[in-house]
Amino acid sequence: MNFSIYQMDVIVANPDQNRHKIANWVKKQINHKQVDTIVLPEMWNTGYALDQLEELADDEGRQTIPFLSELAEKYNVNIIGGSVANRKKDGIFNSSFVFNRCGELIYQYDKIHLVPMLDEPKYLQGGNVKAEIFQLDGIKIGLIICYDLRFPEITRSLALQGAEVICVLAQWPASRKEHWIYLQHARAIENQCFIISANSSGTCNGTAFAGESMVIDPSGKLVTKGPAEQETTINTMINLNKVAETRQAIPIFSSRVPHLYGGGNSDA
Ligand SMILES: O=C(O)CCC(=O)C(=O)O
Repeated sequence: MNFSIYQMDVIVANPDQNRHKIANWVKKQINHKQVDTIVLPEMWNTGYALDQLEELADDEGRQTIPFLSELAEKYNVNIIGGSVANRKKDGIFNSSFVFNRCGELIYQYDKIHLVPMLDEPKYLQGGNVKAEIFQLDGIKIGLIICYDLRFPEITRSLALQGAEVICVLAQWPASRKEHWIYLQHARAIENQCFIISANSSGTCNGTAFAGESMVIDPSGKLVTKGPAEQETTINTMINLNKVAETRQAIPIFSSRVPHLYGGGNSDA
């Protein structure tokens, strides 16, 4: 599967311009390369304009869903749609939407873990539905959003459901770049799956984002990554055989003893 990752410099507090930017970028990718699946970063509609979300958030995905669905269908491409600030009846959530090549919405997820250091709990509601895997072109994929990366339980749960690829959609700050890098390697190694991340670049209200969106293989090896702090596109093709090979070479899923430390049954 060929992935095209948008390490996007999100325009703060301007959903219309960000949609325009994404539409142009998708068109450019499709015209130049064979792309199966597009991956976008976190909160690309508003950026981290948290104190303006009341005014700027989407409503029940009414702007985001048709926008991404039409792009997916028009260009016959899967879209892992990053996330957007999204108002529902219980408040504003950080919601991700996934579309297949026919433009069908096949999965949605609300970021579960809210970031205290950014005051997210003041402005956002945490998701209250379990993260599940979904399939695109027959590949089992899971996704998490930014701060979720710090909680190994959620990626382990996706791996136990059979995820071969876990996408990390983020606006991770440059000030904690080491954590961004090491945690992704750890999640790949411990779950023996590909990690594909889309981080943002640029700044918001004085916070610089880390960039360095990356692809890590199931053995923890870096396949490719973007530059720090600069908008870019990362194109990569992943070989899914690597997942089975790695799980066969070091069979951690059959070595687990979950009754001694918790955790679910394994489909991996
Ligand atoms: O955990 C971190 O250090 C950063 C998390 C974050 O920026 C986010 O979830 O948006």
